[in-house]
Amino acid sequence: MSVLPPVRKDRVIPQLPKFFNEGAALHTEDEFDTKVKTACQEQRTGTVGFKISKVIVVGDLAVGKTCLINRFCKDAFDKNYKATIGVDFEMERFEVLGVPFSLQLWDTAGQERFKCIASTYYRGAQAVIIVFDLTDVASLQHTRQWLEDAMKENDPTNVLLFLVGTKKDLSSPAQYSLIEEDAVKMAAEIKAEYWAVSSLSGENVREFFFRVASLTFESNVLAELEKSGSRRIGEVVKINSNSPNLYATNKKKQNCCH
Ligand SMILES: Nc1nc2c(ncn2[C@@H]2O[C@H](COP(=O)(O)OP(=O)(O)OP(=O)(O)O)[C@@H](O)[C@H]2O)c(=O)[nH]1
Ligand SMILES: [Mg+2]
Repeated sequence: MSVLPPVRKDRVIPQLPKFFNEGAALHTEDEFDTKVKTACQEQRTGTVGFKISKVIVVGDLAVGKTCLINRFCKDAFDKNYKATIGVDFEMERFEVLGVPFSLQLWDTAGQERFKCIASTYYRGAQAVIIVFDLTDVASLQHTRQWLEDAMKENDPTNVLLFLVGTKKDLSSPAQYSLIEEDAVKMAAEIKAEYWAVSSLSGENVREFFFRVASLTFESNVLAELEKSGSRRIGEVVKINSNSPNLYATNKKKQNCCH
């Protein structure tokens, strides 16, 4: 029988980490949702503690996706560029509000010739991290296309989006505030949470991934509570469909499969 080692002390999240920019946050609450806190205290988090949530990291070539993941997962930084070929992944185990929670971080290739392989791994993501280089405005403009590609494989209503500017160490405060303005606008437009980080110095890297883990955990627990709520005996089961004719909807779905 294999027993997992305890979660590392520096992966324990006892409270909701703060957003980076109030104007571009997924939410601005100070604490986890009360329902989530109560469920964790009462150990009513269902299967969340056994689940592995998939997170994909996309963006132009050489913007710093691999370095971002390596800084967090291995506390390492390589100044030499080695293109990711296809995909790579890292597992990270956390403990959020006392509940174990795992993220599978998928590092994808930004180079056009590898994009086709990488995109086959986009499916089933619970969070999408779109990365751009704070010193390269074109990479920010391209984030819209990366989002579109990632969403072809995912259900937009179930995915948390993050927009991350890297290489903060390379831009002067004046340059930074210029691009930040555009990045915050973009984040608001695509409903993503904005962060600016440096994998070289490590600035904001841990804070960012803690926020990703926490918000993904929170949405998982809320979904689990909703599911168990609708299963309760005696309660009316709410069926989420816009169609007044459920039979027709089902039939349509069946036809799609053939
Ligand atoms: N100064 C500085 N350089 C960085 C930072 N992050 C990445 N780099 C450099 O940028 C280059 C590209 O980084 P990668 O992480 O390999 O880029 P990538 O987005 O994974 O590229 P692909 O795998 O081709 O898509 C490397 O030379 C890194 O050393 C940072 O925060 N600061
Ligand atoms: Mg890479």
